[in-house]
Amino acid sequence: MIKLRDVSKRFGDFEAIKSVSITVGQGEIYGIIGASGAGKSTLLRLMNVLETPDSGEVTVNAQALTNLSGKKLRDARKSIGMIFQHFNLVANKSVYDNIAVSLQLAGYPRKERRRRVLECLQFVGLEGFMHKYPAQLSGGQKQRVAIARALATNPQVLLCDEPTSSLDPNTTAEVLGVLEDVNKRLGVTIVIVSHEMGVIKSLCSKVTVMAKGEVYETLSMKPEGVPDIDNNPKYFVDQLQKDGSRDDT
Ligand SMILES: Nc1ncnc2c1ncn2[C@@H]1O[C@H](COP(=O)(O)OP(=O)(O)OP(=O)(O)O)[C@@H](O)[C@H]1O
Repeated sequence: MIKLRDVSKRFGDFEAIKSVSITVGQGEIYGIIGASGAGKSTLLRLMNVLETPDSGEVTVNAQALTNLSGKKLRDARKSIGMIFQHFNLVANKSVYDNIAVSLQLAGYPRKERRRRVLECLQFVGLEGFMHKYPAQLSGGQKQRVAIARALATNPQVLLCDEPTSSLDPNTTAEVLGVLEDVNKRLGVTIVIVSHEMGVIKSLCSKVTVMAKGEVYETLSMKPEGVPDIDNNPKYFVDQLQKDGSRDDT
């Protein structure tokens, strides 16, 4: 589904990505992990050519994005959704409008837009939230709106840049559950960049470890599954005590 062949990217004198080749299979959840500065986000942004490679080829869904420009590139990008660590919602637009705008840009007629926004909000479990504004939402809810927005144009690929790094463990599990659904129920191929080992291990069947702009190793894995969510305060107390705290009350 996604093929990077000998892709390199420099920022000035700095070689951020050095001749990287990777293949993401259709329907896979593919992880990219590594130390800060290893080149994970740059590699992800090369997959939808948000960063243009200096050399090498990027192919998504059998289309060489590196050979496209203008309208052809914009059309090809419609099959690739993206979500970010800080959600990137538009603060002065409602949840409904945040999602509808991406449909408008993609040329969906107004009537069709409404049906699709509601469908996507339902998918992420936020059907009652369309009139709210981003500031009225929790971090997990914001990320679910961002996922709904990314799904609105029916992409075949979802690129996730540190999707849970601003979230607490339970909210992380909630968002990972939505991503698992996106993959299993909609068949969307997912690439996740994360520095959180637990996130990568829970969902990914293939993982590339990046180091200094190069592929250090690529491993096949059995995903461990999304951990159960427990918002009971006793869970927090139990976890604290398990880690050796004293009860001083
Ligand atoms: N637009 C840019 N201009 C200059 N240097 C950049 C740019 N984008 C990234 N870099 C540099 O390229 C290297 C790789 O950055 P990248 O963000 O891909 O790393 P990362 O592995 O995702 O790190 P982190 O986990 O800290 O986000 C870093 O040294 C970074 O400073």
